[in-house]
Amino acid sequence: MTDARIAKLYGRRVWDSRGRPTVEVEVHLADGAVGRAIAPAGASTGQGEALDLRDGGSRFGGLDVRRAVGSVNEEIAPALLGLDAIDQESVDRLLVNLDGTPDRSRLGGNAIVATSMAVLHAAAASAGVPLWRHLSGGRPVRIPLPEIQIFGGGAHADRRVDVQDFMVVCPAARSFCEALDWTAEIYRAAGSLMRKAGKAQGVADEGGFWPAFDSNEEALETLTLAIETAGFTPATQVGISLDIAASQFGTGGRYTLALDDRTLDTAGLIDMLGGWIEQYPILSVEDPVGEDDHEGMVEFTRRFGHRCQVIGDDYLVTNAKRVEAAATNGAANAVLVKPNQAGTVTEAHQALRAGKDAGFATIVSARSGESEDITISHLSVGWDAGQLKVGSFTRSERMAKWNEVLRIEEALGDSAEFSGWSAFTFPDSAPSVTKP
Ligand SMILES: C=C(OP(=O)(O)O)C(=O)O
Ligand SMILES: [Mg+2]
Repeated sequence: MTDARIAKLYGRRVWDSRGRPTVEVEVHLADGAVGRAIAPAGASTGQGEALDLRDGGSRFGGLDVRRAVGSVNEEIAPALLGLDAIDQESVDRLLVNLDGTPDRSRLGGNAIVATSMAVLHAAAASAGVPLWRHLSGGRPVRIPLPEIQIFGGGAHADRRVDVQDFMVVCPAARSFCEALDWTAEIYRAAGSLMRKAGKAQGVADEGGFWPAFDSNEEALETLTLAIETAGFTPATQVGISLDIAASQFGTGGRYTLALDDRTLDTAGLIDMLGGWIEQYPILSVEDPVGEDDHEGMVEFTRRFGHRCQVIGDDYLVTNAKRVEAAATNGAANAVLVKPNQAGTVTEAHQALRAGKDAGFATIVSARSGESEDITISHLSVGWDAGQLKVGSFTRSERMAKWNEVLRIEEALGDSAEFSGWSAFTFPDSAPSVTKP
C-alpha cells in the first residue's frame, strides 16, 4: 500500500558546479519513498525570475545559503508535513502562499524550487515508476533534441566573447544517442581547430571551450568549420543554436559588443544577427535582443521566425502569462523552461503548456550553476518538451543529465521516439525543406 503523505522533509547545504553553496532538499513519505533535489543557479538571470535567498555578508561573496536552508527546516517542513506528495499542484500552491512575495524572496527561490522538485521525486518513487513516466501519465513522449554548447561566452566566460552560448543541434540524427555521438565529434574537432590556432583557453561555466577569438563571428566560422571537419553537413544535418543573452550587453535599445568594438541600436543588432543567419547554419537564436526590448523581439521574430527558432529566456522567464502575451504579439516562437526561474514545478509546467498551446517550441533548460541533479532530464521527456539545453561535455554536472537521457532512451527501447526535426515549430523546419 502506498501512502504518499509527507512524513519528513529537510534541507541541507551542498555545493554547485561554480563552487557556491546551494540548497538540497530531501523528502521522506509515510510509505518510505524518498525524493531529493538540488537547486541550480543562473548567472545571466532575467529580471522577472524567482530570487534565490543568499546570506549576504563577506562569507563566500555573500552567496551562502544558510538562511535558505533555514527556510526549509524551520518554515517549509512544518507546513508541508502530512500533505499528499502526489498532489504537486497543492504542494506548490502552499509553497507560493507560504512565501507570500511575488519573487519568492522571503523563503528563497532556491529553498522553494528544491522542495518542489524533491516532492516530485518522492511522488514518483512512491508510485514505483521513473520520474519521466510519472510525469507523462501514459501520454506519448519524445526523447528531446539536445542543444549542446561548444563555446561559452558572456557571463559564463568573463565576457571573453559577447555572445553567451555557441551550441550545436543535430536534428537529422536518428536518436538521442546518435546526436550525442555527432556532437562529441564536433566538440573534438572544434577543440583541435582551436588548439592549432592557439585559441583554446580551457572550459567555460557550462563546459564549452573558453575561446580566445578575436571577434564574435570568428566563433561562428570556427563552429561551422568544426561541423564540416567532423564530417557533417551544416544546416541539413547539424545546425548552430545561439544564446545571444543580449541583456548582458545592452539595455534600452543600445548594445555594446565589446569584442567587436561596436555599439548598435536595436535595428543594427537585428541586422547583424540577420547577416549571421544568412551566412551560417543557424537554426535557433535565444534572447536576440534585451529582455526590455519588446519591439525588438517582435521585429526579430517577424523577420526570421519563419526560418529560425526564436527563444525567449530572460524575455519570458518561464512565466505562462508572458508566454501568452508573446504569442499574441508575435514576440518569439519558442520558450525556454527553467524550473528555478518559474519558482516551482507546477509553474514551470504551466509555462511549458502555455508555449505548446500557442504552437511554440519548448526547451527545458539547465542553469549555468548546476549539480548532479537530473530532474530536468526527466522533465524534458515526461513533459514531451522536444528539446533539452544543458551545456556541454567535459563537466560532470552536465554529463549527469545527458547520461540520464541515454538511460531513459535505452529503457524505452524500440518505442523511443527521438524528436529530431519535430522539435522545431518554425515553418521552414519542415523536414521536406531542411532534410537532405
Ligand atoms: C542557462 C543560461 O544561463 P544562466 O543559467 O546563467 O541564466 C541561459 O541563459 O540560458
Ligand atoms: Mg539564455
